[in-house]
Amino acid sequence: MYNKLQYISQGNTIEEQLYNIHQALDAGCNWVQMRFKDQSFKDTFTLAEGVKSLCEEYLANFIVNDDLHLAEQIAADGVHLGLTDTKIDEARAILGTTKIIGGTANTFEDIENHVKNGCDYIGLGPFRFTATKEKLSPILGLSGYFDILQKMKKNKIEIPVYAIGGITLRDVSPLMETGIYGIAISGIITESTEKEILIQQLNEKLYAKAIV
Ligand SMILES: Cc1ncc(COP(=O)(O)OP(=O)(O)O)c(N)n1
Ligand SMILES: Cc1ncsc1CCOP(=O)(O)O
Ligand SMILES: [Mg+2]
Repeated sequence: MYNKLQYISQGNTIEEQLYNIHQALDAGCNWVQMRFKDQSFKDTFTLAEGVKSLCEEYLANFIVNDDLHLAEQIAADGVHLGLTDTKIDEARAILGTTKIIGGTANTFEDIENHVKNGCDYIGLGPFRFTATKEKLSPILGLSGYFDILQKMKKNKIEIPVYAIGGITLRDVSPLMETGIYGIAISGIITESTEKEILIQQLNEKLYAKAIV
């Protein structure tokens, strides 16, 4: 099964990205989504090669944000696609069944569509405002997650749901209680000066139910 914590990378240059990803891997993250927006193909490809070899070294999953063809070319473990990116069923036709395809959702209907189209996991958000992403969809808050997860249960829709957007350590337990599977985080991991402790604390909360 997938790891419950996905790190979404940050950095304005190839070097910054590689540094941040290396630090996150060293601190115990084992799922990385490479997110490097508005860059040349050459730089994105160069970064992807570096991230792939780092993730192989740390036995971590490596998925690419947005770019299905780069994910295919570099033989990444998968891709994360937003509501305005390539359609999930098109991506599945290209990547086949062995690769991970994640899809962004903001509503129950988005989740229903993604499941029909063969998505592997959902990134549901945003939980709250975050400066990491521009043009955010409507904020869901805890009650938004609760309502959507309840609807999924009622309609017997089963797929791992990751909460995303402005999540901090103290949000994890209440979010997990809504029925989500895990979380995707960028800012607080990138900015932490105590990454190993933070990731340990996040994992304790994420896996609390499984341990009991
Ligand atoms: C796990 C996860 N969930 C949601 C997103 C957001 O994807 P998208 O809406 O395509 O926005 P960008 O990240 O491309 O700006 C994500 N990346 N990861
Ligand atoms: C990519 C993305 N999509 C919705 S919120 C977000 C950014 C999440 O990053 P952070 O954990 O820094 O808020
Ligand atoms: Mg996208």
